[in-house]
Parts: sequence; C-alpha cells; structure tokens
Amino acid sequence: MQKKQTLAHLRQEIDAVDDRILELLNQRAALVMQVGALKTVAKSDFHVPSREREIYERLTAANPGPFPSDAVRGVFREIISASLSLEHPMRVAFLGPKATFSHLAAMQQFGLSAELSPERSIPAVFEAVEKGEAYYGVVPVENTTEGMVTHTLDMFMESELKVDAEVLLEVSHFLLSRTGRFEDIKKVYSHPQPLAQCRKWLAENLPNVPLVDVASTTLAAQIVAEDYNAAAIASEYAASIYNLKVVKARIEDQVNNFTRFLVIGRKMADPSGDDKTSLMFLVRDEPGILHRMLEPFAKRNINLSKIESRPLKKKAWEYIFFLDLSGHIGDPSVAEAVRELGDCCQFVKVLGSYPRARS
Ligand SMILES: O=C(O)C(=O)C[C@]1(C(=O)O)C=C[C@@H](O)C=C1
Repeated sequence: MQKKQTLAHLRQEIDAVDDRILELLNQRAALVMQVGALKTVAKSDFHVPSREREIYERLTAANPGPFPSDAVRGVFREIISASLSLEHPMRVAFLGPKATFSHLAAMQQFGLSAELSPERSIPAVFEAVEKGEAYYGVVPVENTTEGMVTHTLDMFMESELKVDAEVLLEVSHFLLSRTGRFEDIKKVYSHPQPLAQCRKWLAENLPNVPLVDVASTTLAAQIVAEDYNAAAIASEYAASIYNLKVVKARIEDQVNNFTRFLVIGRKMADPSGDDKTSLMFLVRDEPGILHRMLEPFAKRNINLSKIESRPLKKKAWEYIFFLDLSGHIGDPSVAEAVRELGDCCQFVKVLGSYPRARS
C-alpha cells in the first residue's frame, strides 16, 4: 500500500515536469517559427548544420546528469527536426531502399520529422534535389575500408549542387535471420561491400556456407524475411523493419569502420569556425603540375585531408582531382589559395564549405 502511494506520488510529479517540458517545447516552437518567417523573407537556408552542432555541443557540455548526454543529443535531434519541419516541410532524398546506411545517415542528420524519400540510385538523389522534389539529398562518399564512392564524385562533374553538410556514421554489420539460430543458416545474402567487410569473420564462423551478392543490404533482409534457412548481413535497423532476429552483432572484421555521407543542397553552409571545403579541379597537362597545385595550400599552412583523382571520361589520360581542405571558402587564406590554384588549372569548382562532422 505504502509503495503504491509513493509510485502514484512520483508519477504525479513526473506529470507536472512533463507539463513544464511541453510548455517549454511550445515556447521554443513559437520562436523557431519566427526564425522561419525571417528566413523566408531573406530567402536563406532553413537547415543550418553549424547552428545545430553548436546546440548539441553546448547542451551536452552543460548537462549535469543524471540524464545521459548521448540521450540529450537524441532528444534535441528530434526537437530540432520537428522545429525545422515547422519552418518548412523538409523532404530529403537518400540512396535507398529503406534501412540502408544512407537512410540511417539521413535520419541522423534530419531526424524523424523530415520526410525521407528513398531513391534508386545516386544520380536519382541528385536529380530529386535539382528538380526541387527534395530540399536536400544524402549520398555516401567514402568508407574507411572500401575507399571512395566514385559514383558520387562523378556526379559533381555534371551537377551544380553544393555540399551543405557531412555525416559520419559508424557502420556496423549484423547477421540477421528469421530464427536467430546459427545452425539454420545455409546461405548468406548481402551487398558485396558488407560481404567484403566481414570476409574474415564469415570464413572463420560460416566456412562452408555460400555467400550471395545482392543489390543492397535491404534486399538481402527482404529475401531472408521469406527464407528460414538464409541469413542477411545488414544494419540493426533492418532487423526491426523486416522482423528479423540478430544471430550475431557487429561481425565486421575491422572496428572503426566509418562511412562518410554528404548532404547536398542548393547552397553551401555558413562558416561555423570548424569547417571543411571540398574542391574539384582539372590541372593543365605540364611538368611539375602536381607540385604546383599543392603549393598554394602548403605555403598558407592549409591542411589537406583528402586528395583523389578520377579519369576524365571525355578525354583519355586526363584526370580530375577532388580535394578536401580544412577551412571555409569565406576564409581569406582559403579563398586566396583556391584563386592561386586556378592559375594552374583548366577549371576549379568549389563543391561546398560545411561544418566538420564530429564522430
Ligand atoms: O537557428 C536557426 O537557424 C533555426 O532555424 C532553428 C533551429 C532550431 O531548432 O534550433 C532549426 C533548424 C536549423 O537547422 C537550426 C536550428
């Protein structure tokens, strides 16, 4: 009897706190709607990744607990997601189908209030944003074990869209099946990349089981949902969507397997104080050119985090370079270096400046 009274009392207090939270959420929403109205007049971007990062970092640092800091981020992820949809309905295209890692990256960046729309290919994501069917797009650009996603780089050769943000996602692979039992598995389905990333684990734990390549981890999960003797390598999220059980979690050979995604939109992001800039350029074919193209950055102490070359499809043996550097194109030293790079190039295109993702 005593315990029941205490529980009822505590729940009453929780209700009172919840009422205050609700009131504050609505107070916040009213302010956000005013921000949305200002942005509509100014024609500025509704989604501001630098401001979002500032909010998360300020609140997680200020959190005295016991509410977990990770949960602070998750809760505010959804508050900001709902706020953004109050400013403007947010349609975001991603490389589908549902439950792919691009879907998870889109959810991490835009939350559950955004309308996330799966597309069949990377070009289709670009097209949805170009045609205005989606406000933003989310596409993979590189993986720590498998390297660059060349399809995405190639799209920037033709598209005028800009990089608005980057998302880093730890990619963890799960072995899923209907029964959740090891002994039932007679075949394993997945996309070639996850199969490659789990090669060692599969050889040690399922040595005689055939591995079958399919177009996506989602398709693998769909097949396995109908077959009690098969398993899929897919995300944990796919298990919940396709009603599968986890046979074994995190079977990737290499821990710290991250995939980097780009959020593409019409404009690049404002400076945040800790940014990256992505460039694409075509150098002239002359001696010493590789040295000359790096010099403008070296002499200004600008850190280059990535350099990648791709063959130019229109002309044999000519290469287009993709480069990521630390800093925003609005920084005078970055702008000067890029101008100087232009002197030894047939063309230079700034793909975007955006806040550096923190993993
Ligand atoms: O500060 C802004 O620019 C807002 O639009 C508000 C807000 C928020 O909810 O705090 C919403 C969306 C933006 O991406 C960033 C922040």
